[in-house]
Amino acid sequence: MSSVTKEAVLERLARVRGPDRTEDLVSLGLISGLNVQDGKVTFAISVPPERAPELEPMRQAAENLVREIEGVEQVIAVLTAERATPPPPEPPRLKPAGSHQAPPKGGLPKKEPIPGVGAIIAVASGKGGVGKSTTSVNLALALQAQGLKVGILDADIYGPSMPRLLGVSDKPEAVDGRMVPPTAFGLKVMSMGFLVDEDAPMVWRGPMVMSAITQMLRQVDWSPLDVMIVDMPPGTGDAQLTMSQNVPLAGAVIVSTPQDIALIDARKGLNMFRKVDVPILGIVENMSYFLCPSCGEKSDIFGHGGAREEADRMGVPFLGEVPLHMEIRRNSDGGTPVVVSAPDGEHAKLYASIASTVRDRLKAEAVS
Ligand SMILES: Nc1ncnc2c1ncn2[C@@H]1O[C@H](COP(=O)(O)OP(=O)(O)OP(=O)(O)O)[C@@H](O)[C@H]1O
Repeated sequence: MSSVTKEAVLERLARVRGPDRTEDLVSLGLISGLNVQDGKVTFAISVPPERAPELEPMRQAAENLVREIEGVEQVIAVLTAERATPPPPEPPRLKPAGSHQAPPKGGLPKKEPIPGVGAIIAVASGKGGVGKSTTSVNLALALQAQGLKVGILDADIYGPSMPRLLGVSDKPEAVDGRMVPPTAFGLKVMSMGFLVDEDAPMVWRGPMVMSAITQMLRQVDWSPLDVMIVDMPPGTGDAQLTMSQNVPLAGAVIVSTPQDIALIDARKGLNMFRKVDVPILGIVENMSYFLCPSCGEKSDIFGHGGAREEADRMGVPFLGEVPLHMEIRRNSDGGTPVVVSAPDGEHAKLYASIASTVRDRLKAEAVS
């Protein structure tokens, strides 16, 4: 039994000077979400969003001091921001087509490859709830079924869903200051859900997200991986833009339902990746049609084929249609994704076909 107390942690944090190096983090009231459980310590340090990059050393100093407490096995500190007014958006560092991207400033992660990790693929949607996480997980498993070593990074800050979709309750283990990710069905998994207390009243802001994403990318033992799937946060705001600029992405898969409204948002997502020169691997139409389980009749509940038309219009590949089906929902929400629970079924075949097209597209992008 670990006897680490919150008081002991706060005592250490009181030795770390705050952003302006005048008072310490505790006196300044910057520590929130402190949680101590079985030798695992997590907390957030509130900082002005625009100063997050330069304050990365302060975050690390806090982590290191707490790690020295006897009985502490793992420490995760994230920078967060809670402000009454919205923080100024990160100025987009867009590069003109064909030129090289300027290196990011300060402590922001660089677009450097992650040692031992092959292609990093973002799965994104303009709109929430369209099945982005379900697609991420089944695509990851389908790629694995084709013999690749695959990991999945759940970057969805608003509603991390990988712990639920993959039925993972183990947290990452800390070894020599690095995190060893838990595995589920052979996939290495890291989730925002492991780093932040879901009940913690934290307001995440764009630049803050990068601190946690950087840790999940760079301080986790991912290697060796052929492919890493990143389940992106929904939307096309600053957080997503910053991420797509700073994570070394090989390509993006866009998920949309067939309705116009979802497609408009999907188009925004597509344009966002294009702006930062991330190749679009294609669009998946999820909840494309409904097959009645009793009579087999096909109904186009949300319309049908909109994503295929949109893909044509935007000049990007169409990856496939996944129906709205009880089996997919039940297995997703039950922690046994359909690709592993019914590997020979129709749905697994659909995801296998999507995975094959994604691989072809990756190869084509690599040589172009
Ligand atoms: N093809 C499908 N058929 C039936 N249910 C589905 C399908 N795809 C996703 N769902 C269900 O829809 C819900 C939302 O899916 P999911 O969490 O994957 O979406 P999301 O876009 O990642 O959502 P969020 O924006 O909230 O993270 C879940 O309950 C999931 O099981």
